[in-house]
Amino acid sequence: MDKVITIAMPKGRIFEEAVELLRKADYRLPPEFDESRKLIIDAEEEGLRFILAKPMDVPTYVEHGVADIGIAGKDVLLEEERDVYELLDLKISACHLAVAGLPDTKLNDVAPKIATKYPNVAAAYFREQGEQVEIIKLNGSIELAPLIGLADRIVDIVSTGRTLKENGLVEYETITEVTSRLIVNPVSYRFIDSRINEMVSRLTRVVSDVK
Ligand SMILES: Nc1ncnc2c1ncn2[C@@H]1O[C@H](COP(=O)(O)OP(=O)(O)OP(=O)(O)O)[C@@H](O)[C@H]1O
Ligand SMILES: O=P(O)(O)OC[C@H]1O[C@H](OP(=O)(O)OP(=O)(O)O)[C@H](O)[C@@H]1O
Repeated sequence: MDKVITIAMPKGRIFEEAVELLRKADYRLPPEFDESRKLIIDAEEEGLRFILAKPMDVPTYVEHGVADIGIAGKDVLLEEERDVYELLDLKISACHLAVAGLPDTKLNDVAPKIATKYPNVAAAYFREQGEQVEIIKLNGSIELAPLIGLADRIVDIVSTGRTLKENGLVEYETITEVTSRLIVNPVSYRFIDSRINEMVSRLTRVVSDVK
């Protein structure tokens, strides 16, 4: 019997699209995927074990080797900079990372404040722009920050643009496009490369069909 491959799956937004993609690639996933609060789900006939993690934590599980494979947004990979290989763009959960703020406002000359869930991405971006900023880490409802005077700009995910619009904010710059990626632990890749490569090729075949 082959070793069971462990896959870290993000809960939340990405989950449903990732499950759909795996099923399209003919992986038979048990009914627990559709209605369950279990955090570990075995797909025994496939020799796969899924662990359901917070999206931001997926690269951590993969780097530490407790998951061989993971599915993570490019935003998370850029923020976390974990030691993992990125094997495939799954082209799901598309959105982008952007700088936004109140309309018609200029950045202060002296250390403008940037609120974000992505402190490393934001710091790197403003460093590249040659701007000295103060980063304020928040964990959600980032759009609040400029509205209540906590920050001059935010760095956050934009998908439909509805949250910005309904809160009277505008996008100033796009930092990068974001989709979900298949990532792998480097040691796992060395030892079980054929099964991982088979998964990559099965997923590659269905990626372009899925919107
Ligand atoms: N509109 C969106 N808002 C946030 N993330 C999105 C959006 N569209 C796609 N994504 C992708 O989904 C991932 C986040 O999923 P989700 O919102 O479920 O997690 P989270 O915000 O980190 O979790 P939580 O809100 O529980 O802390 C992001 O890392 C990104 O790659
Ligand atoms: O462009 P839109 O389609 O409106 O999507 C973008 C919004 O969705 C995400 O928030 P989320 O719902 O995850 O809430 P939180 O991060 O504030 O917890 C993101 O942080 C934006 O606020």
